[in-house]
Amino acid sequence: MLDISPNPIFSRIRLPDSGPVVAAVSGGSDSLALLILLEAHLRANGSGGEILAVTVDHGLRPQAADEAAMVARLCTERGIPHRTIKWEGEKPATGVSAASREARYRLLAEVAAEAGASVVLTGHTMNDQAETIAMRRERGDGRGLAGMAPATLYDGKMWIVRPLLACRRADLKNVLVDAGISWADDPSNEMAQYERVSARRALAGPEEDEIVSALIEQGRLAAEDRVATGERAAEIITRYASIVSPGLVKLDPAFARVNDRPGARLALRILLAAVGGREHLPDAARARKLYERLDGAAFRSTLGGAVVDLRKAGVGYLHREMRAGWTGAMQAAAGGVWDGRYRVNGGGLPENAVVEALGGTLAEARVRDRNGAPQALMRAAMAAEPLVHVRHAESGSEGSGPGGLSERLRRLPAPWIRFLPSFDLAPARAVADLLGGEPVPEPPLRSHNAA
Ligand SMILES: Nc1ncnc2c1ncn2[C@@H]1O[C@H](COP(=O)(O)OP(=O)(O)OP(=O)(O)O)[C@@H](O)[C@H]1O
Repeated sequence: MLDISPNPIFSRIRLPDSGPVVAAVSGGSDSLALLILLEAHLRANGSGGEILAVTVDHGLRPQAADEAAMVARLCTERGIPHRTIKWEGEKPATGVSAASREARYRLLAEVAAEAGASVVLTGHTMNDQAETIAMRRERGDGRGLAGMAPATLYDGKMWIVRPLLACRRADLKNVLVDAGISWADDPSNEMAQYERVSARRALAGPEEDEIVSALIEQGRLAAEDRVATGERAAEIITRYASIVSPGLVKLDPAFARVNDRPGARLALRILLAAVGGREHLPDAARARKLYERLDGAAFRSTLGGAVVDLRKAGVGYLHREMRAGWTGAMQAAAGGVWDGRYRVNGGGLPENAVVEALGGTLAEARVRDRNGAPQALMRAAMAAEPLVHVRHAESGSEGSGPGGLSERLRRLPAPWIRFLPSFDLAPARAVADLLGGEPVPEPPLRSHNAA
């Protein structure tokens, strides 16, 4: 049975002393239990922190509005502020669950920011974690075996925290039964076409508790390994990688001979994704081969949107691959993410402002030979850097890019632009330092170990 208050579940989390914390409450048993446990915890602690419960109505099921109303009623009874947010707009014909998850996090982050909260709590349980680990094991996803992180930074600014990862679903239901609270059962939990539902069914049965415990233990070890390898990769990045010219990363020859191979290979995958502006690390097997080639003869190759160029003295260079004809042109006024690498602040820019790759001709004029890096590589890297400019029909364009209108552009720490699991904090910080991005905020966890 779970102890209701003050609750050790929350002891790992730094909840704000004042101001709101957002609880994402769908109306299902897990997130309702989160709400009740959090309420009891804050009350028992005499903390000045308040809860803002938020329900997202995805508008996909007719019952969703009733469920949101049920959560609203419960919150009113208990004096907890609550908001229902509707996901407006077009719903995609395929990939609805991914799109609704995407929309859910965006809406939760928006509401939290409006309310002045920097933390959103969700009701993911130990059973969800075991299902996640089982699914990822099935797919042979190495780093993913760590499961869901206790905290994930969303969009560089909002922490999503999962306090119930150590709680079993059945215990959470008992909390609600004891409190006389009923919950809604989401019918999509029973739809066998979903991978998660199949994973859940595969775990069900008389041995469920033991299987879940074994998966959780496996995940814990994988998470420890992920954090430790990430920390070593971060040190390797800091030590051997540097920016020598806009968009051009130089790898010291000693990078290819680092004793810690797993750390160095991860460092290379991270650097490739960062340079290529990708959301995922490139394939481990291909990156491993590439890493081995770094200790050999000169070559040029591409992986994950990045070019790797090894020069004679064993010095490696990485820059964004620029495919023929690609300009990346995007309207700047609306802002957004450019090429997975830069956030564009379009505020106040005219409608005809554009952000696009600098291109070869302009890059040629801007390259300065001051650092001994090969001119051709400096040009290639510079050509794929962004330029914000205003297009004038007659007089050509007026603008600037690296070194000019740069306050409009903020380098982002790909591959962790949208979701940064606390497991990967150290390498994300190393990438942000290397690329000159914004500092990564501290997670609201008490333990130093992000796992
Ligand atoms: N409609 C909703 N409104 C508010 N919060 C929600 C909603 N749906 C899910 N959540 C939050 O997300 C948690 C996980 O829900 P669920 O397992 O259904 O989502 P998932 O899509 O499988 O997970 P993830 O969001 O990590 O992909 C819930 O416990 C709750 O905190």
